[in-house]
Amino acid sequence: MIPVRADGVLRQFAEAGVLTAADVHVALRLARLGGEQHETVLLAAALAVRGVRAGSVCVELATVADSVVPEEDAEPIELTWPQDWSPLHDSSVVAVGADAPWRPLRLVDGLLYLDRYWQQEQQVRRSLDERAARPAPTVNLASLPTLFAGPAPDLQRLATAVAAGRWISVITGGPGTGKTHTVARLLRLLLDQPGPPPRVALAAPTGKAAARLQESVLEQAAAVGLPLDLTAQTLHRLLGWRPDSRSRFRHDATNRLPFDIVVVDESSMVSLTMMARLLEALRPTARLVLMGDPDQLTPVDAGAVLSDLVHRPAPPAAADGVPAETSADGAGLDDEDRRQLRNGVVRLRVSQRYGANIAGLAEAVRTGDADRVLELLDAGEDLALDPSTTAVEEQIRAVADEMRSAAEAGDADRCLVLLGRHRLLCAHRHGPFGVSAWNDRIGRLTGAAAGEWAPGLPLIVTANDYENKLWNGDTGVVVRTPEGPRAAFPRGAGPAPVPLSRLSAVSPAHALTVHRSQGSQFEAVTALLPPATSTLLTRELLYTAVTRASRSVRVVGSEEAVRAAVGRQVVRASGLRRPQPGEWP
Ligand SMILES: Nc1ncnc2c1ncn2[C@@H]1O[C@H](COP(=O)(O)OP(=O)(O)OP(=O)(O)O)[C@@H](O)[C@H]1O
Repeated sequence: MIPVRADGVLRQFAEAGVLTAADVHVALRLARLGGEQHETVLLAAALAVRGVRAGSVCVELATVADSVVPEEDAEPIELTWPQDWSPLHDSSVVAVGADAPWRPLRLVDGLLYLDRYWQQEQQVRRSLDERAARPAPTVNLASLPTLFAGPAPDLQRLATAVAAGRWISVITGGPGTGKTHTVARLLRLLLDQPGPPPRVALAAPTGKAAARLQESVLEQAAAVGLPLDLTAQTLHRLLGWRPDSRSRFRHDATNRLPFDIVVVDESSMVSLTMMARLLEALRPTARLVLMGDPDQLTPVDAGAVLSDLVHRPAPPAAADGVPAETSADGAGLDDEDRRQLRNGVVRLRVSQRYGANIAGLAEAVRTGDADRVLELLDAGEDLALDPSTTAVEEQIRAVADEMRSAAEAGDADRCLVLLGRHRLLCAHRHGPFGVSAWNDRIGRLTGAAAGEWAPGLPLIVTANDYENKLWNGDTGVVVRTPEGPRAAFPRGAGPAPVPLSRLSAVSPAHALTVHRSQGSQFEAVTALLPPATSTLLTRELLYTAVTRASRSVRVVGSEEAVRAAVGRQVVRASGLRRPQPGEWP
């Protein structure tokens, strides 16, 4: 049982595993500061804290009771939900409405916020609305057909035209659907416009994603004639670290970023706080282009802004704005595509990185069609559902044997090719279905002694390492060299192995969490599902795991677990998906 210094309903919710001691503690402190005693208000405050902990920006009071799933190992306790939440309206700690003066909590339209998140959400909303209201930038699209050689109509061409003609746009799509290909051509188009050349910033939420973005843009640079000195950086670096604050930056509303175009990749990992800081630091005349896959796992911190932007209702007055030059009328746009287009969102669909089977499976997961997912996993070929781990163990052992031979022979290039062959992805970090247990188990399977960093061991970097230019999430492998064991990592200009003693934060990487695998691609992926009751088992998790593979996917788990994953979507409450009260009729 969790030690909670509270009575009544708070204690009950804590004992049921719905609230943690920290949720209760923050709620009690808020209440004490504001002189609030009412149990309903205390419970609402604790649920708002819990919401943020679980990634939501706010809590929707009318539906919160339905969305609460007690922890698996909690005692089965019947929860006493308040019959009505009206005591919040008279509370000294709750500001009611968008315009009420500051109080620690804010209730707007049935959504309860910790005020800080309300302010950040308002910042994002204001920036989006200002950008949408300003006259669109004028742009000459005449060179579109030469930038895209393929036959029209074409969604990449449409995305380029939409992003060129708006102050903010979103290019979404799964791995390999050509988001970077499109952005490279967008930059070419904008650099060709009359006037001084625009200043371009490329950024991503993590060091690893920034390094990948830079690599992919430079791969395209020669083909489209982009400047070769384009560099990508993390959003933190772009905005400028400040030693005195984790969530404030050198660039803000009073010291704007000196760029005309800002491109952000892997935007699905950008939290509300970060998006608010970025938007306030942009010049009003800077274009923002967000790239990402809103169906992947959401950021660790609160908010899922990319997904909110994709699902936001479009202002009724906005035209869908399909520019004539794109010939996109016949591109098979449905009503949903046209609604998204009115918000500047274009979804690219055809992946160059995996074949029709994985594409079909990813689409069935994305759209929540569990029957189709099971049918595809049953059809054989390069997809499989396997209740046992025997086959995956065989597969891992085969790759590990080959890897060890190459590593013993000091063949780093071969090791790096093998590193991309297969990866086991887990939902959990700990426990019998978690990465730790599986890394140990695979270590034993492949004959390695516990704790031994033998040649052939795959590694993952667990914190940014500026000295070695390695990023949290980079993977490498231990190889034998005449100078002793080294870790080889894929690098643009060929592997440059690093002595193990110079690596400060690395772990074995036979198995990875799905979270950590975001942004990586492997030929074969095994997704190890936990039991159906695990709250980590979600549609986003399965989609992210499946789309890491380029050739084959094996799902290890029960049919029930697959159905649970496909049926359970991450719900992150946020006001951004709603029109502001009174904003539109
Ligand atoms: N229209 C196209 N014509 C030719 N090649 C293309 C086209 N679109 C994409 N590609 C190629 O497909 C591959 C994947 O494209 P790209 O890297 O742009 O995808 P992405 O959506 O940015 O992927 P990720 O999300 O994994 O970064 C690249 O090699 C790219 O050159």
